[in-house]
Amino acid sequence: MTSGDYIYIWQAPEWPNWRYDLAALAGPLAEVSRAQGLLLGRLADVGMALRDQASLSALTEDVVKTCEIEGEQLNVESVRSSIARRLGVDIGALAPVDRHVEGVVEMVLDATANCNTPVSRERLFGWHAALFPTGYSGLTKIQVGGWRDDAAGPMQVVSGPVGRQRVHFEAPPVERIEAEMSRFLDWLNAESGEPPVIKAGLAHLWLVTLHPFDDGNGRIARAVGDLLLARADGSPQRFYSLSAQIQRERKAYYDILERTQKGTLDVTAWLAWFLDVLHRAVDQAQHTLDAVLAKARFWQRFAGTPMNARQVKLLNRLLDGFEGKLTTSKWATMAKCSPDTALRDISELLAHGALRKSSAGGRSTSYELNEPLVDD
Ligand SMILES: Nc1ncnc2c1ncn2[C@@H]1O[C@H](COP(=O)(O)OP(=O)(O)OP(=O)(O)O)[C@@H](O)[C@H]1O
Repeated sequence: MTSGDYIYIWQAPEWPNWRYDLAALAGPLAEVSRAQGLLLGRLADVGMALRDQASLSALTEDVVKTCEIEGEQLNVESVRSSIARRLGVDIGALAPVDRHVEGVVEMVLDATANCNTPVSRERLFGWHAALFPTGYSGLTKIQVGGWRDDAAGPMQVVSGPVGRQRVHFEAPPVERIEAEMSRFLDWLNAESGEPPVIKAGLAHLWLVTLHPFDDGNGRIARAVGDLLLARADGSPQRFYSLSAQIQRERKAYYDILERTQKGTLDVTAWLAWFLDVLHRAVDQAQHTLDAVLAKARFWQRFAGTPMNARQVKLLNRLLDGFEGKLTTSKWATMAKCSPDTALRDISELLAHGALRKSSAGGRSTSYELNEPLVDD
């Protein structure tokens, strides 16, 4: 125990008077804003249609990855379609959406598109209800659209098999939640004086520490983080995904969170980690933008080549980063056609130079995009 007379940070007498060493964070803060500047500068040059596509990619990643942290696999096409429909971005054919996907998309888009609208408890309850449209989390009925009630005992974050569980964190008792959340929301909505990205880091930590809901606390805290980052950028349009980066670095995230929640009110180390992960999220967005530009260039190259709907669809899947080997039989499954038709589709694309045989070995022939080797 680093903190003396208490175990968890919310038990500290000075809670929630956060402290941090701004001088120590000045370097990372400057680096994040430099990376953001580079990204936005590049985006300024690409035109509105590609900017919309880049934002669609970032938001799709955000929604898919924030749910992966929870261990849920959302259908990427369904998420992309749901977001495209709401943003009015043209992506050709729209995939059917499922109710669950719609809920998460609704929350993330509300958080970012309406980033300047104050966050009230009712708004958070709306997000929570959107995340749990059936009122159940798995097989357990939960309090939806309201704070947790601790009916089954104190709210704990645990891991490990039943009987040998390890408690990582225990949240404040339910009696404190209403007052604690009021104080948190007052701070969130006020001009509180911190640099905006520091505020995003504090808000995330503060909310997951209060853990006010039965479930969905991580996803809602990440959405509040997205909202503050959108405010910080002065733009509701998102081009990078902090949630996706946190998912990539999940182990480190849990570690630093646990240490911080058992530490003192000096949260400089947490904020330094948060700024670093944000920096890496912005860097990652450069790759997303590369992919969007590569896709645009690809279609420019083949603008005059006749293709059927299956070919366009499957090429787009490849351009969006299809993982795995594309064989004739996989093509047939994905395009819902016969193997003969798949082979004919593929042969045509080989002849046009849009596809090439994959050089990676394997028992059956697979195909990949025939992209130019040199990237300008
Ligand atoms: N070892 C840990 N120590 C401290 N906090 C943790 C730890 N593991 C998880 N947490 C926090 O608890 C959150 C999970 O809470 P909850 O299950 O209510 O949210 P969720 O949105 O359903 O889940 P997830 O964040 O996994 O998607 C995590 O996002 C993290 O913020």
